[in-house]
Amino acid sequence: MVKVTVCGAAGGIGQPLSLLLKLNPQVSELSLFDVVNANGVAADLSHICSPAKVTGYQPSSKEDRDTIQKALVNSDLVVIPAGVPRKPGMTRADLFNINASIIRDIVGSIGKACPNAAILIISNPVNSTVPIAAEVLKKLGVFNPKKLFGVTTLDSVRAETFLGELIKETPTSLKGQISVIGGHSGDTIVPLVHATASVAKKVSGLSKSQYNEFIHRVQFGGDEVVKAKNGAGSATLSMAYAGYRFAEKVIGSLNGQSESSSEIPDSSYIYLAGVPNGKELSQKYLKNSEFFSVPVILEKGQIKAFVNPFDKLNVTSEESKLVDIALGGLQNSIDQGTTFVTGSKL
Ligand SMILES: NC(=O)C1=CN([C@@H]2O[C@H](COP(=O)(O)OP(=O)(O)OC[C@H]3O[C@@H](n4cnc5c(N)ncnc54)[C@H](O)[C@@H]3O)[C@@H](O)[C@H]2O)C=CC1
Ligand SMILES: O=C([O-])CC(=O)C(=O)O
Repeated sequence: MVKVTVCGAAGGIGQPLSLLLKLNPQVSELSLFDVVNANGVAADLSHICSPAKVTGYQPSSKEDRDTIQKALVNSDLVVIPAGVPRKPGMTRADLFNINASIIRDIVGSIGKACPNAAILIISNPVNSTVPIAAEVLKKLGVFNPKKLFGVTTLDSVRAETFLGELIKETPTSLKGQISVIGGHSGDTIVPLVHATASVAKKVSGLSKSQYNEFIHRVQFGGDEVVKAKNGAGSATLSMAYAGYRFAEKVIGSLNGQSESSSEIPDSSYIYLAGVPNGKELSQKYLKNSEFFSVPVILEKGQIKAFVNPFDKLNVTSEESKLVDIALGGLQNSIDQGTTFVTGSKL
């Protein structure tokens, strides 16, 4: 049985994500932390007739650092959708000023209260918040790169949906057949759709402009939602689904389940340099980038291996060019995250 803590549980993503976690019979304890309304959300979810025991944790003041420790202790998995979302006209990078310190402080508490937990970071800009988390954990001497995950699943979910519409396939049939790698922002997002012969054949039937529009729509899908919500935030429900899809995989692996080996597993933005064969991948194909999203194979709540896209997913020359563009954009975001922690007191 698994204890899961959600930090930012009362937010637009946090509430539906917590609902989905509450419905998972493998979750025995669901701990909901937020600076507002955590107790209300916990009371509400606690009436659902599933096994997870739900508890809310809300700090009494800005100085209260004990409540989060109580929420986190003994967690096997911590999911973090805390922080501010975009408004129209903003990029994800514009969220850095507020969200960087929120992630630094939450991950600092994780490093002290439950250093062995798997950590899933949803808060944007993911390209920087994951490097922040890595640096905080390194400073505390408890960094396990196999257990730190930037959640990029929404990019895969979008790719499956949008490609399904174009090639007239049900999107569910594309899960595990296509992949998205890179980062989680604009042109750092790289969809790969030639991994299987059957999907590649259908993609080859698309016109050049249809293919380009598909790539653009996956890369900038977040903007569509921000625009439609018109100031009321960004993707929350699709993100809760995507975040749960990845969390469910971690929970399953904690309980000894393994995924189907015939499917490409979902990707996650990870510290490549710290996982088996990651350095080699980075040196050979990724200009030494330390962080990158790749399909990850899990075991016992941590990364056992990744699927090397360049060996296994039939990356085309066009897709390779997208990877180069992505690497250009990623490095600054990684450096920004790392430098932020170097200058911070934990
Ligand atoms: N990785 C991804 O694919 C996606 C990431 N996001 C990001 O997720 C984040 C959350 O988005 P929403 O849920 O829409 O925002 P929201 O504003 O609805 O909810 C955020 C929650 O975080 C809480 N919070 C703020 N500071 C906190 C702290 N120090 N400790 C604990 N909780 C704290 C707030 O009280 C609020 O309940 C944003 O940064 C957004 O950009 C959004 C969609 C997709
Ligand atoms: O676009 C945003 O700001 C939220 C997000 O990350 C997404 O929807 O992919």
